[in-house]
Amino acid sequence: MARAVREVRETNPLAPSITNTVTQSFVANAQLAVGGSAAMVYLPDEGECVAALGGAVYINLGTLMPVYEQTVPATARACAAAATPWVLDPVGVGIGSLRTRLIEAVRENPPTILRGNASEIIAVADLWGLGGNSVDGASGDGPRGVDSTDSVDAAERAAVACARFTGGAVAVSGATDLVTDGVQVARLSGGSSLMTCITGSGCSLGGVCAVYACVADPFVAALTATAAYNLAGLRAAETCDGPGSFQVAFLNALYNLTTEEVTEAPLALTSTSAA
Ligand SMILES: Nc1ncnc2c1ncn2[C@@H]1O[C@H](COP(=O)(O)OP(=O)(O)OP(=O)(O)O)[C@@H](O)[C@H]1O
Ligand SMILES: Cc1ncsc1CCO
Ligand SMILES: [Mg+2]
Repeated sequence: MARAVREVRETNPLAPSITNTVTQSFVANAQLAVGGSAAMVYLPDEGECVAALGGAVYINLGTLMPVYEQTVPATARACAAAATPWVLDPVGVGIGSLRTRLIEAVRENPPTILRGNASEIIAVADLWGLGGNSVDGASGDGPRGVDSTDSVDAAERAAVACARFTGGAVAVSGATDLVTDGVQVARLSGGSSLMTCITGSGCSLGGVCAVYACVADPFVAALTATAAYNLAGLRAAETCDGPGSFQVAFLNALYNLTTEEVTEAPLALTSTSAA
């Protein structure tokens, strides 16, 4: 994790995004704050082009347009062909049929990191037929719009099943985050409830996962991004008086984190035996 933080700051890697129109600038600013570089694209040939550049690509399904029916599968295919890592945030899975079709379509070229809130990860495991959704305590309601109706613990089996299927990492966000590579499960605490009062803390976390995936393996990249977010959230909450100033303080905190702070972030590791 220390190496990932340092290498991103030293090399300014480009992690291009196909991402929603609500939080695009927050995603780009967070990527820049940790030392990465951002570029947002929409069209199929743009997705294929950025996949071939190397680095890592971020795909977020938050606000779909018809062209994404081509862009998303073409980019996933191009990432697989170029061995470029990519991060999927399945925002709002369950709203309309295109999101469902896209998640089903990328099953054949799956993401290196799957990142979402608990209900989204449970829904993806279900759509991929991984049987990880029948978990203790899962609401069975699916996401409420873009927000979770499930606890992070309820998504553990779904997350492990998805990670085993993709061979990469899965990051589930919430009050305590869970990151798994299908073998180990890490729980990371910190952050702030104010992160749920601004839009895009999850989206930008996905973009930052992609930045770290430019220089580190998927599990380390997801852990590093998650640890950085928890610390920056904690710190920002100390210095603000509401969501508006929190967003500004959060970007500043992300920018000012030291390597040591990220690597000393509270992280509890266990091995999976179930699933
Ligand atoms: N109650 C909480 N306390 C502390 N941190 C939280 C809490 N809820 C979420 N977070 C943090 O907020 C960030 C985003 O997580 P969240 O689950 O809200 O994502 P999301 O639902 O995908 O967000 P969005 O779609 O609005 O971008 C993560 O870094 C997570 O650790
Ligand atoms: C609010 C919202 N709607 C579609 S994408 C998005 C950003 C948070 O996921
Ligand atoms: Mg989200």
